Amino acid sequence: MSVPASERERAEVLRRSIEYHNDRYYRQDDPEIPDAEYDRLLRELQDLEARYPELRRADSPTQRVGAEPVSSFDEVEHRLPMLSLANAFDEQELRDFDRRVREALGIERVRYSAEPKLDGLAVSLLYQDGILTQAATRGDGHRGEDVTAQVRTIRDVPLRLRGSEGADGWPSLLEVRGEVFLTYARFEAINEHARRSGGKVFANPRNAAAGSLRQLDPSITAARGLSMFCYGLGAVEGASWSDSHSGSLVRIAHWGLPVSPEQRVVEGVEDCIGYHTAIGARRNQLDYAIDGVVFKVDRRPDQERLGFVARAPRWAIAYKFPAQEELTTVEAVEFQVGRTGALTPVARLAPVQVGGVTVSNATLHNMDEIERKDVRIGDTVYVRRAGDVIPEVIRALPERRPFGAEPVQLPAHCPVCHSDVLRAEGEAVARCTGGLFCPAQRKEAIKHFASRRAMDIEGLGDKLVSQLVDTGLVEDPADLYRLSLEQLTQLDRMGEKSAQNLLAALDTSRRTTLARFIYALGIREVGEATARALAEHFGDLDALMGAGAAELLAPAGIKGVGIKTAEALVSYLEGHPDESPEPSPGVSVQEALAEWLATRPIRGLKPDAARAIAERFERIERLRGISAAALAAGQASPIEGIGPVVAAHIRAFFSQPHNREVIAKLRDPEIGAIDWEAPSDTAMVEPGRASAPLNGKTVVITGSLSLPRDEIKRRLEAQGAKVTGSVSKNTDLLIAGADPGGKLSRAQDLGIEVVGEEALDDLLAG
Ligand SMILES: NC(=O)c1ccc[n+]([C@@H]2O[C@H](COP(=O)([O-])OP(=O)(O)OC[C@H]3O[C@@H](n4cnc5c(N)ncnc54)[C@H](O)[C@@H]3O)[C@@H](O)[C@H]2O)c1
Repeated sequence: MSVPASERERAEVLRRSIEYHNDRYYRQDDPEIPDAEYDRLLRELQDLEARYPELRRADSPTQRVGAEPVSSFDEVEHRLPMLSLANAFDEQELRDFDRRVREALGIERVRYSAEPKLDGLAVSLLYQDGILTQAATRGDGHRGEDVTAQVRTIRDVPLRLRGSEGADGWPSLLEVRGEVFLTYARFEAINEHARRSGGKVFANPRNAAAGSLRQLDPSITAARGLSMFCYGLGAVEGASWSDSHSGSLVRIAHWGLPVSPEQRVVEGVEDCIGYHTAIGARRNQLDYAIDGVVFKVDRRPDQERLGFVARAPRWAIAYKFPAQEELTTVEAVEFQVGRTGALTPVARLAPVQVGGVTVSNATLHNMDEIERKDVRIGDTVYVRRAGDVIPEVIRALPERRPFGAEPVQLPAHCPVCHSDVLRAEGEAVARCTGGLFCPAQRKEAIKHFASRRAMDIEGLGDKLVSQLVDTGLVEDPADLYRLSLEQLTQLDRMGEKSAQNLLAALDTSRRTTLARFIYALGIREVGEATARALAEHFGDLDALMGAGAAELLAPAGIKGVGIKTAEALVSYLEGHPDESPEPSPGVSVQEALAEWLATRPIRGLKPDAARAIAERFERIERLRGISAAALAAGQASPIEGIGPVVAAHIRAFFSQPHNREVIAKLRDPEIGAIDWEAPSDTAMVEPGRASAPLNGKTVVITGSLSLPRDEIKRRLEAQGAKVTGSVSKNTDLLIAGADPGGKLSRAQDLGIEVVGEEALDDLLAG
């Protein structure tokens, strides 16, 4: 039958393409396409060659294994060829294989050795007189690369076999074949390191394993932490050998060679399918990658009868799992807003089958990831779906990028509530800043607002919050204070008594402190301590709400101006109150100041630093009267715990009209929601604190008491006490419960007042 020109051409295209991908995969350890895509190309070529035998050539990739060794390594000739495996991609193909085997052997049921198909690279180990003398990669099946020095660094591989030579011991020459691989943990660690140091990031554990083994410097291989499982034999000389494959594995394991603990012997094709299903279900729990199961006819005489085809034995088959990686295209990128306001970019994909299901969305994690992977709209991308994990875009293929593919833009506004989106400096995740209002964050915001350390609304648990939000009764924290008994009792499982209790709790919560209120707002990065520092610093909410970056952050220190230079400058200015830079045409005030400063006899002040001071202060008036410490101030904010990122979150939060509306609602005198002490107070204070007996006292708690430590601490602090963790001479009072331990004796040594459980009620009641 003559071959149509189009088919001939297609075969040629396929051959070239497969050669190219073989090179990327086997020699460069850097595949361009997923395995499933490669397998389809190979299958297509195999089918063409089967249909038109004259297309089949001895040098076709369908007839060969792997790729030639790279020249940087010495070459090793294998005593027996290292072959590939035939594949089955579905159950029918496995049944066909089993039928062929049964027919060829003329038996009813076949015994198979069933083994996980490890996703690494094949290596042959040569032991002579029990000593590891050579290790080689598979290469093209006949000649591989000499990786003896590299394999010696693999901990699983014995340099010397256990036991002895002879009848029950090892043969004088033994070739063992196995797979070198990386655990997921090692793979992640290697890629993490590569990312940080700008090295090569590997597409998957197989490529990372191959890339780690094929290192000219064995110390690099050693550092990668490779593993190995052995699954077969090559040449054996000088001893009789087991007549089953599984028997051989038992023997080599006996000599200290690593064999997969998952290996079993099964009978008949049904058991093969059972084994495949069982391992498949556990696939994602193993700590290394497997891409299928290998079934091998177990009896060696049967193997010999079956023999080989060009590139694989007839007595074995790899039954693959559905591919977990595929190629598809990005049609759009949308942003989803999570419960805590994080914006997650989601790629809308041209639907594709991955791991047995259709995937049309995949996460891109965050903007950092998108930038790192340089994924653009229109790109062809790798998607991976492993087990129940959300499908993710692994990387883009820039070589297939269409003209006009668009970079992904972070939206300026939240797609749910239209508040500003903030991606603070150095943060990978962008966030919606409308936390008090955004429907996507509603439940979390209200839960946090009501929580014990925030507004402490007793009885308002997570379930009830969900119910209130789901029924539409509450949209933001202020709505809580508008709830009526009637509304509450209509809720599922809410009796009148509980409703009344909740209303009472809401009422009680109104009397709070500014610090707690600030904390309750749920501003990103503003925890309790920061909230307290803000309350103390600003004294009232309006001041905080209006604070700009300058008030939240002290100017960063000025380069080249240490405290000594600052002191010299301040003393010069004090000594020369009437001197100032001369204005001159065409020179800005700032430049004039820089020039003037640089030419004063101020010790240690270099021209660059003079310029920096002039840039920061602009005119001389602003420099006069400043303290040396302020001038030399470092990065620290005047407020404890506030850095540029926290400041950015605070400012973004208060500049959202939506958030401000909710705050205004909370302060609306009509609902009287919030009622904290006068602004001039330090505002951490519960009403009446100033006169409390514990005000300003340092208290330590030890031993077990009838109330939780946290609660005691909170109530003591509410009375103005400072609660610390260890007893010192500054301690005023030790509250000691049962089994007090070392703090009690220390307090007694220092003559500090000690009270017990019996005094607790009085203390807490003030
Ligand atoms: N993405 C690409 O560009 C690209 C290119 C070339 C090859 N590939 C992939 O490589 C594979 C084909 O290559 P192949 O011929 O090297 O091998 P294979 O993976 O199909 O099967 C043979 C190999 O399986 C391994 N193996 C693991 N566990 C085993 C066990 N228990 N017993 C025996 N062998 C076991 C051995 O290394 C053996 O050499 C395919 O999955 C293909 O998709 C991908």
